[in-house]
Amino acid sequence: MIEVEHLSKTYGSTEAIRDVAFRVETGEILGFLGPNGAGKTTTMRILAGYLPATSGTARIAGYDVHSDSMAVRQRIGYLPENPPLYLEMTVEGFLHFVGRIKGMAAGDRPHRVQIAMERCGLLEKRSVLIRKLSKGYRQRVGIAQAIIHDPPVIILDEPTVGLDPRQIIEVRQLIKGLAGEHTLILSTHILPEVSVTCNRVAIIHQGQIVATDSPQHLMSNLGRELTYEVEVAGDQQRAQQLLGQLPAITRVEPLSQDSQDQHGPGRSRLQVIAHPQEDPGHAIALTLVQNGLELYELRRQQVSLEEVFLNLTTQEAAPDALGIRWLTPRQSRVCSTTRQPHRRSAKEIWHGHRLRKHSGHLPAGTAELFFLALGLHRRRIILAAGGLFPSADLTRAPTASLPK
Ligand SMILES: Nc1ncnc2c1ncn2[C@@H]1O[C@H](COP(=O)(O)OP(=O)(O)OP(=O)(O)O)[C@@H](O)[C@H]1O
Repeated sequence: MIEVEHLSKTYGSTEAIRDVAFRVETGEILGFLGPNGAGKTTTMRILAGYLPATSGTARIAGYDVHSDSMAVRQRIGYLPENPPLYLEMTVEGFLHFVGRIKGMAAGDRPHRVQIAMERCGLLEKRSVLIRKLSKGYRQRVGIAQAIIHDPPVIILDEPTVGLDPRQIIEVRQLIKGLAGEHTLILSTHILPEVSVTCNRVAIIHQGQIVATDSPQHLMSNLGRELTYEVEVAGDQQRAQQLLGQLPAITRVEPLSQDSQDQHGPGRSRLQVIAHPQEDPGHAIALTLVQNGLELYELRRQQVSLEEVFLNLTTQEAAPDALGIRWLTPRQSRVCSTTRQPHRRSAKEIWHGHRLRKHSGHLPAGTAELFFLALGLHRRRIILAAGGLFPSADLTRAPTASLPK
């Protein structure tokens, strides 16, 4: 339904996107995921026919977005990052107005306006002035105007930005409800948005697509390693040696003494690292049991989409990253002992970017100080920051804590 090939866009000397290519099949929801400035809005605007590409092609339902732009506009609904709404109109009045300027027949409009309001949960607000609506309801009006003419393709640019957690859930449900009948592409810099809402994800970084797959496949294929936690009773060194001989396994390490002590005498816990494409869970269990060791627990630790995203998008930024220079010597030590020394600081960069974007004009260093303080007074700081930056998505901030 959407086919993009070799798409590039240059603004003066800035190359916003380069050689972007992806497809979205009918009925799919594709999440277009990337950090700030990655080129998401540029791509969405080209697809919606609002911006010409410098080179390459994009087709929607077989029509070229540039040369057949009228045919394309009839077949798409577009929610820009900041939807243009007429604040002095009522919800219903505005939707009728949009129907008229989109060229819908007068006889079709009342029916389609009714359906759009129903689907977007706007019936009870139909007579309210848009000026009086909350941000979440305004976003619903933005989505309603995008679907008013029942387009087969819907393009949503950052549809949940600036919403509170409850509104985010509601808008995500609304988006999921549109799938199937419609083909959707939504851009976002919020990872949970993709795993919760989308069948497929395209990750864009510095203007280029670095991965396209289902969230599940990305997690299993692009995770650098697959890790198991094993609890066995018996000779720990023997267990280590036996597992280390399995072809899929790269190394076996005993877990820390703290972790061992919680699990009774005679038992030990091991961390088993395997190649990401292999799944040797069965072989691990069989090897231990056949060699007379008692297996108490075998748990696979899935690589998160967040880790995949960071692996793909932070290589260059990591060494002199935000955060690392703000860590205390102890915290730096902890960072440098992880397998990917800058992974933790990369998380902080990611959240720092988001803070900057949402607060608009944070002075330099504020995000870093935020994360340093977060490590010390996590709960209090999150609450305070939530009040200061109501549009920032801090719901995941606790996962970005500094090393203890
Ligand atoms: N009109 C413009 N003129 C010059 N440069 C631009 C213009 N619009 C975007 N850019 C640049 O193109 C690059 C991609 O911007 P774009 O807005 O597409 O990114 P994005 O992924 O949507 O970012 P965000 O999540 O912050 O909105 C950035 O470097 C940006 O500064």
